[in-house]
Amino acid sequence: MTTRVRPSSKRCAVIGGSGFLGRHLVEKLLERGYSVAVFDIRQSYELPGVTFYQGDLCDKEALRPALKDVPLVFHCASPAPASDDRALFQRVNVQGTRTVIQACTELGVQKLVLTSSASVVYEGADIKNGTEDIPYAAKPMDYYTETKIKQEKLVLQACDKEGGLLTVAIRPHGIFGPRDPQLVPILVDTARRGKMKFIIGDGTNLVDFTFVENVVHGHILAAEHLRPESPLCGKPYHITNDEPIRFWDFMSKVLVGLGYAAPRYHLPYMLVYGLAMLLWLLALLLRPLVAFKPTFTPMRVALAGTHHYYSCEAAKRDMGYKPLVSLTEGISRTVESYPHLRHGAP
Ligand SMILES: NC(=O)C1=CN([C@@H]2O[C@H](COP(=O)(O)OP(=O)(O)OC[C@H]3O[C@@H](n4cnc5c(N)ncnc54)[C@H](O)[C@@H]3O)[C@@H](O)[C@H]2O)C=CC1
Ligand SMILES: CC(C)CCC[C@@H](C)[C@H]1CC[C@H]2C3=C(CC[C@]12C)[C@@]1(C)CCC(=O)C[C@@H]1CC3
Repeated sequence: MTTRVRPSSKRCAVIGGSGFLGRHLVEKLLERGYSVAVFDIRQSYELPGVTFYQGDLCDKEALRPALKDVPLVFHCASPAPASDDRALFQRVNVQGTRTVIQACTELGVQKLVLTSSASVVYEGADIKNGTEDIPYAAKPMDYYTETKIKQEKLVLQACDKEGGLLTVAIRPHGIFGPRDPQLVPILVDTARRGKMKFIIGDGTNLVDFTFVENVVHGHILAAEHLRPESPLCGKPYHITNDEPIRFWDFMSKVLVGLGYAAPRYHLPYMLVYGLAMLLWLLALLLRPLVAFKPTFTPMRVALAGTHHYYSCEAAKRDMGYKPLVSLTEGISRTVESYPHLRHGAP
């Protein structure tokens, strides 16, 4: 006779735990007394209390040992948006997420918390204080977003309140903080190449940037409030800093904090967007011959020139969420954490 070990409620697994958000989540879970299994395609650090399982989440057999006897799973793995690789996004975010759900169900995992993205409803038009009932983007702006939509639907539809797997999706927006591999590094690289002199549009568009520790806080609250009778089951929740800021003020604060000049000259939004579309098409056509990745993609230009900020009232109401770190504090901690990206650093 086989007896199933009752998983300890302070055990959990983080798929994608070697990444930027994943590692911050792991560190906070350890602080809160959890023991953590990390499953990732790469191992980027070692920590007491963490067991690493290296593998591809599309491989169920590789996933099984990491999810065995674990009641709670966080899934925050994804290929980087900048890869713009449609086949990879489809394989990892869609097929891989199906595999994660199957593995969770087969192994008797009780809760699955997905890191989705607020961009699942964004298609280039202004979003002001958007709530979770905005429909998914009918025309997602890139392959990353297209597959994040499919991924979120899969996870939310898998929610089974009748004794099965419970699921919830967290939709963060513009995550920043120490060790972020994309926002600050791309910004600094663009500034070092002399391309951060211009403000796209009139510069008044408000957006959400969310400090990573607030995103982590939202994930842990969601996990702890997810119960069969709670409103969280099968629902998405925005997690933001609740302090929309002008896109170009945020960029300027980070740039100036690191010793670079703030952008000053304005360019018409539609002109830059049109150029970005042309460049994107050119890159697509030339892909078999030369691989070049434009910095100003249509998605980035749209994000830089439109309003996109979201309400986190639902998370406040249903899980008692409130940002722990203000935008000012978050920016200063982020800037201090990048001495090697400062202007003039070797
Ligand atoms: N960074 C941001 O501004 C936002 C991120 N998100 C979501 O947050 C999550 C975490 O993003 P970040 O930490 O920024 O990215 P990241 O690139 O730092 O971390 C992703 C992790 O997933 C792992 N991974 C990728 N493919 C895998 C595979 N096939 N099998 C196993 N592991 C794999 C990577 O090795 C990496 O460690 C992602 O789901 C992303 O879509 C959502 C909104 C905004
Ligand atoms: C070149 C400049 C116009 C912009 C430089 C900064 C950008 C790299 C970032 C500004 C907003 C960021 C953002 C994301 C990635 C990095 C930025 C484009 C996401 C697309 C990451 C994944 C998501 O789920 C949504 C994010 C929205 C904001």
